[in-house]
Amino acid sequence: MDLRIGHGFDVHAFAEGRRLVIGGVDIPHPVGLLGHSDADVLLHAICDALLGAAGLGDIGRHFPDSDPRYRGIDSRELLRHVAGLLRAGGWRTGNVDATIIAQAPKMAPHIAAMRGHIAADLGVAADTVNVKATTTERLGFTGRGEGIAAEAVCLIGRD
Ligand SMILES: Nc1ccn([C@@H]2O[C@H](COP(=O)(O)O)[C@@H](O)[C@H]2O)c(=O)n1
Ligand SMILES: C[C@@]1(CO)OP(=O)(O)OP(=O)(O)OC[C@H]1O
Repeated sequence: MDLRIGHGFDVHAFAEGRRLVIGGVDIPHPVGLLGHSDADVLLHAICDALLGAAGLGDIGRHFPDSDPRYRGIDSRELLRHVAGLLRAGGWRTGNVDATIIAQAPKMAPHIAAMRGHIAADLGVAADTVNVKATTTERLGFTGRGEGIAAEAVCLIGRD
């Protein structure tokens, strides 16, 4: 079995008049995240982890932010596309583990829905997808509430 690990990291800044979409969940909050797409920072980190594991570059290479096709796009579509690229390469996803780094809002009430979306889009069992959240104890740009970061790791394999 050819096993590969991957890592992804993404950051988006808060902005007025934007939605806050994380893991495909629309979270009520006074500000949302700025981006060319729906700025789903968690799904972007997971896309990058999967692409990295398969040696397929990164999200910006596959979905350039200069391409109007991706303006406002639901990042679940991007994740499903990445899952298709991996399947085409003969890869199966073992597990995904991700961390959302946000001072606010509270992610805990939304984690189960996020896991469900990610597992459905990857075509894997929900117990192979783990999503966590942490504050940075008010330190740094996330702690000051300027934006949200996310990190993800994954394991993929093929015979
Ligand atoms: N945006 C967040 C941040 C954290 N959580 C949950 O709270 C727990 C404690 O966070 P600390 O940063 O104080 O370690 C954390 O383990 C998460 O369960 C959250 O839901 N949303
Ligand atoms: C997702 C893409 C799609 O155009 O746009 P953004 O929402 O700006 O997100 P980013 O994490 O900067 O990755 C770049 C792009 O691939």
